[in-house]
Amino acid sequence: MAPADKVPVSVVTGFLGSGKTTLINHILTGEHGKRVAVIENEYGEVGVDDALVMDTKEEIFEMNNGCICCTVRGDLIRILTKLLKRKNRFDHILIETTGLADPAPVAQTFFVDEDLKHSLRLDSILTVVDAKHIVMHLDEEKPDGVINESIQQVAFADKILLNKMDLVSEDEKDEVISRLKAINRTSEIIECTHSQVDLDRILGLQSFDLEKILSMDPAFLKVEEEHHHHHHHEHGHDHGHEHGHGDCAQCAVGDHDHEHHHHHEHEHGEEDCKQCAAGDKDHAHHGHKHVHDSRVSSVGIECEGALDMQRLNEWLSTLLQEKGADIYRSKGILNIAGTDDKFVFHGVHMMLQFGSSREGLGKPWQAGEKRYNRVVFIGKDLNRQELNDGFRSCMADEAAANGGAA
Ligand SMILES: Nc1nc2c(ncn2[C@@H]2O[C@H](COP(=O)(O)OP(=O)(O)OP(=O)(O)O)[C@@H](O)[C@H]2O)c(=O)[nH]1
Repeated sequence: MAPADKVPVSVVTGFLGSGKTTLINHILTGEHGKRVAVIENEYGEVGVDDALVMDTKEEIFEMNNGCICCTVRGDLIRILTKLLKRKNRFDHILIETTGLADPAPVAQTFFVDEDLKHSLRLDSILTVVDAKHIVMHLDEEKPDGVINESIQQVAFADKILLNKMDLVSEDEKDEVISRLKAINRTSEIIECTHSQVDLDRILGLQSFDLEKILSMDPAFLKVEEEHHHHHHHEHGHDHGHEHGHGDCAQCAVGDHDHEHHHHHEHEHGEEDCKQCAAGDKDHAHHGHKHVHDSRVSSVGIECEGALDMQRLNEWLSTLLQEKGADIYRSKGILNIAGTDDKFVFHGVHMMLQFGSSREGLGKPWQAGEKRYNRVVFIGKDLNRQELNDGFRSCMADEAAANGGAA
């Protein structure tokens, strides 16, 4: 197929909380005339991103069964192949990797898979960088042989979106830029806030540079034997249909009553790819070992019951003040007592932000809809018990739940 006829794919990467979903939303709502299909991969025991991505008519595929860089040969290829069968329905594919993904094996897919390489072309790897927190992650000391995902993401970027410019001074910005350039001399750096970039600068560029990648990673095109995911047996159900609250556990709790086609690709293996979510992250991918930091994991909490906003705010603020260096990312969907508004929160290290359906984030709880809380903490050496106990201590008592004073 001629290069111009191939469907362009942009890989959106960047560390946890850098602004990838914000960028996807910006692209989905932008005036570019392109029909975009999105493949999202989220890290964490419970997924919340589907509720945070805007309601548009675009097609969104979720991969909640593990880390995209580790399951790349299986799930990603399967979703892409399925997408290609309906190729006349979109002009561009966006892949949002998890914040802990190594973009190399994702990019590699478009060069080593025989079927895909004829129909798709990697347009560019877009790396979103959190200007405030990146240096801390670049400097993070990793045990021997363990990858620093942040460095990989910057190194493999064709374009770097230097985001959160509102949070840094000129001096801090200069330092970040010199650090980024030391890792990746050639990539253009686009400064932005809330991932607001001119879409002409990031889509349809053909900026992916194989030569550059091969100079960094000579083994890039070398295909390894299938990596060590044999535990991941498939008895998957994927539903390529529009659905409301279906019988699948993940859909039953989520807000999937969207106009668009929201597809799930989640297989429930014995361990749901716990290799990536927890311990054994030792997979060989593309000619060299790819080992994630086993100290980094996620704790997900799902429960019903209404929360006391004030208590929650105090608990979360204190928690992130005290442990925000290690809790890289926290986020969730919240059922707050005394209101029909659906709340969300985002934490990136010590920074905490609440939002609600009143501000246009998703829909309020609907009559008859089962209300739930679904939150996830991602970080180093997390204390599961403490997070669980702390969260549950924020439940409103009966009086507050009924709107009275607590
Ligand atoms: N102050 C500030 N906050 C931002 C900016 N861009 C994004 N944020 C906030 O940062 C938080 C994380 O943004 P997301 O877009 O969800 O980040 P992400 O990279 O998708 O996060 P993960 O999927 O968890 O890796 C949210 O609270 C955003 O509102 C920015 O330019 N400035």
